[in-house]
Amino acid sequence: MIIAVDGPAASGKGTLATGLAQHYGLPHLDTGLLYRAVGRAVGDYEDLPEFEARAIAAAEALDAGHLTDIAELTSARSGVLASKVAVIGPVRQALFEFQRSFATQAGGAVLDGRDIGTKICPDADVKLFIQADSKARMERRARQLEARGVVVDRYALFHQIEERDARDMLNPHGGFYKAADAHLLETTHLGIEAALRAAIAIVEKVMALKAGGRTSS
Ligand SMILES: Nc1ncnc2c1ncn2[C@@H]1O[C@H](COP(=O)(O)OP(=O)(O)OP(=O)(O)O)[C@@H](O)[C@H]1O
Ligand SMILES: Nc1ccn([C@@H]2O[C@H](COP(=O)(O)O)[C@@H](O)[C@H]2O)c(=O)n1
Repeated sequence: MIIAVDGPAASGKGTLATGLAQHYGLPHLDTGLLYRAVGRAVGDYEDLPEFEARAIAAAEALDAGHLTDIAELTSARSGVLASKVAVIGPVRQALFEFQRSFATQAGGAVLDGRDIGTKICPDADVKLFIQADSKARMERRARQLEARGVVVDRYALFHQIEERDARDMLNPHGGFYKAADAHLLETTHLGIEAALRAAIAIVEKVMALKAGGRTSS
């Protein structure tokens, strides 16, 4: 079974994807980490002409060994750099191969990101699109960073999240929208446990309908 989990920044898709992977005993890939690793590799070249060429080379050379140091990869700066390399077509193409080979391994997988249901796994068995309003997402991210000892400017964080969402949605090479057959899960007023229960309920319903030869969205 392949489960695709998409949604905007700090919507909780990684948390839900991790919970679904544990529940169903499937491997999980947080695809945002791939873009973050590429962004981190070229951060020093951000304002230089060779930024794009270096980002493409970093994406083509990426392997699982680059996905370490999660604290740095999940920093706000890595998120911004990730969304800058994510608009480069050949970077997306290089990362496509990495994601496809993860998704198509025997037994299935859970992948979370922006374009899993639309571009990486349009054939996924179950597609979830996670939503939460911008203020709730900012607050979740702020608490996550504060738990690591980071001092957070909530006003700046809110604008950074909105800016990143806008760049992602306008990305000409992206696919950041709810797939027609994805199930919307609105979590603004749901805690982590309740959101996971709701996600599992959707997966169960979709799989039961599929087993009965019907489809639902
Ligand atoms: N439903 C929820 N209610 C409250 N907090 C949540 C909820 N879901 C996730 N969180 C918390 O919000 C923070 C961000 O969650 P998570 O990393 O899963 O988001 P994400 O969408 O994967 O983020 P990003 O796309 O930026 O990597 C985490 O600290 C997580 O514990
Ligand atoms: N499938 C994906 C995943 C991520 N991106 C880009 O990476 C940025 C960071 O992603 P997070 O999930 O860790 O927040 C994100 O803002 C996107 O620009 C992507 O394009 N496609």
